[in-house]
Amino acid sequence: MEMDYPGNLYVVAAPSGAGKSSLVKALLELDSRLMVSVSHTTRAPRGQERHGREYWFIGQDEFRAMIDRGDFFEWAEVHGNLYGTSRAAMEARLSQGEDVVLEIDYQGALQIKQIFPTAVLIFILPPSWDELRQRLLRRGEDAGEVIEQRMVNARHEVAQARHFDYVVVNALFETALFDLKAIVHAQRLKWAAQRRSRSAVFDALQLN
Ligand SMILES: Nc1nc2c(ncn2[C@@H]2O[C@H](COP(=O)(O)OP(=O)(O)O)[C@@H](O)[C@H]2O)c(=O)[nH]1
Ligand SMILES: Nc1ncnc2c1ncn2[C@@H]1O[C@H](COP(=O)(O)OP(=O)(O)O)[C@@H](O)[C@H]1O
Repeated sequence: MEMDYPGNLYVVAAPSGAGKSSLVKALLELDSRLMVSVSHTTRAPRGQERHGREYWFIGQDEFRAMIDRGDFFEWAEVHGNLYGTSRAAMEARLSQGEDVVLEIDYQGALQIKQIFPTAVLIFILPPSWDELRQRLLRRGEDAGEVIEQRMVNARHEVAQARHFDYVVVNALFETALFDLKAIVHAQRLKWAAQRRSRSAVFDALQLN
């Protein structure tokens, strides 16, 4: 089943610690037309995380019940926990013409591309394996063995970047943010031009 909405969908994936959450947060601050979709997860909340802000934190049973009801567009097991994108909020936003960003893993991203062929898939790469480990350590949120599992998984995840529309290397934060902004801007212009509407192009450029 393919879906077509007036809003645009961006999917950002990365190995844990590459800087995806920080980059998406900064991108949203620069662009009031982007909204991030809050996923459901069975992972325990980290220190500063709040229910309904970073994630909807739910139990395994509740998650399985949501799967059975068909509440998720996509879901996947990542680093031993379950994560999923619920239909309700995302569909409402896209149908109102708002742009939505999904911060999900590569398995979810590839599922989304099947449902929304126009979704733009962006993969964030760290500049090196060493730097990836440093960032996970510096973030200070995960236990040693969790970090090592994430480093092992990162090898496999990075190999999936070839299925994505764009790859952004997050070496210097501001440069990577600029690249993301350029991708979003270029896509808006492309979509507006495809709709063959002069006002749509002006709207995408935020001109009067
Ligand atoms: N498939 C899927 N993956 C998700 C979803 N939400 C988060 N993830 C991914 O799950 C992975 C682990 O996320 P998290 O526990 O927040 O750790 P972090 O990536 O180290 O910040 C990341 O790759 C997320 O992008 C979702 O709704 N669906
Ligand atoms: N370009 C960068 N240079 C140095 N540190 C960064 C950069 N981007 C992000 N970080 C830091 O790396 C850590 C992991 O970033 P985070 O956004 O949590 O990653 P992810 O969401 O991909 O797991 C955080 O402490 C963040 O502040």
